[in-house]
Amino acid sequence: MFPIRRLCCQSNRIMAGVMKHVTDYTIHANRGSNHEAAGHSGRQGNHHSESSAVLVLLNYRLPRFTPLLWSQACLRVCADGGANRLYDELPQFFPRDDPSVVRLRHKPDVIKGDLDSIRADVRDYYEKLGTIIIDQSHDQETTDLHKCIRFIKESTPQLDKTLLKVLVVGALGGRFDHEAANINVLWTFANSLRIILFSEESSLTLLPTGYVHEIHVDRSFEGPHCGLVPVGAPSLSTTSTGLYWNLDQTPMSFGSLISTCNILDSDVVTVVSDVHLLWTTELRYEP
Ligand SMILES: Nc1ncnc2c1ncn2[C@@H]1O[C@H](COP(=O)(O)OP(=O)(O)OP(=O)(O)O)[C@@H](O)[C@H]1O
Ligand SMILES: Cc1ncc(C[n+]2csc(CCO)c2C)c(N)n1
Repeated sequence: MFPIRRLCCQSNRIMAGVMKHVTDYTIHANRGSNHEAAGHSGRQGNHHSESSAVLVLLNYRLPRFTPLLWSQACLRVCADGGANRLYDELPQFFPRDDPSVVRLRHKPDVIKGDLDSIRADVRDYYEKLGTIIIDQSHDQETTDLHKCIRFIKESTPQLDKTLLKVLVVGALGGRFDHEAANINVLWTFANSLRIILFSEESSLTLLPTGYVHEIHVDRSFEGPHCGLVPVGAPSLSTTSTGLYWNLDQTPMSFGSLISTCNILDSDVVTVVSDVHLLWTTELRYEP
């Protein structure tokens, strides 16, 4: 029998105000101010029993809950042009504050990539603040997200990777080739890291085969729509509970059935499959 793999990537509570979307991801790893944050070496203090969040910002529209994830992350990494998004868009989430003050409060620990998209003024700004900038322009085979995830994996050896969650914002809804590459990163690191891709509208993560996935959803802001998609290979048998349209040793593949436009029917969804599946939920906000 497969071991149980508990996933609370969407456990949270709703807050009033602009930032209605609070996501704690079972993470209690806010390590205080940014200046006390983990840094590039990933120093984390003693929280081996806690789960930790690393935030990666990509070069596409940042979701409104980015400041919240920022505040909960112990390490913040920008993938190349993701630094432009941080510089340009973060202040917009704090309309009452002076943009320059907001920027000072949000210094990334690391900017990494081939650095062909980060603007010179943005690079200068964060370099002067002390952000570590890693130029990997020699590598034109892997994407900036891939480079960042590899960095996270290699620079946090002391963290229990089963507890570490890598939250990636700006990952969905933009250019399709980038989206496909972002999803490919889920496969590349399937057996080593829990990675969750976000846009404003959706969360997306990989359910590796070999486990009974117990997914704890928060229906106060997740759903009702959700999906289970066999992107990498056809499934001969997938079984689920907690969905309106459950699967019962059901085959799925592109060209026949894939489970999209499904509906959450419980706070706990379980999934067992013979292949890696994508799990996606819709994200909702108060009007
Ligand atoms: N439109 C988009 N949609 C989704 N993800 C994106 C998009 N643009 C960039 N990204 C993500 O952000 C990362 C950094 O983006 P950046 O624009 O710096 O990459 P790039 O390699 O310079 O892209 P390009 O192919 O445009 O040269 C990418 O690796 C990708 O993961
Ligand atoms: C078969 C193949 N297709 C596309 C690329 C291009 N490419 C893939 S990742 C990357 C870096 C983007 O920052 C670039 C340029 C390649 N190398 N090999």
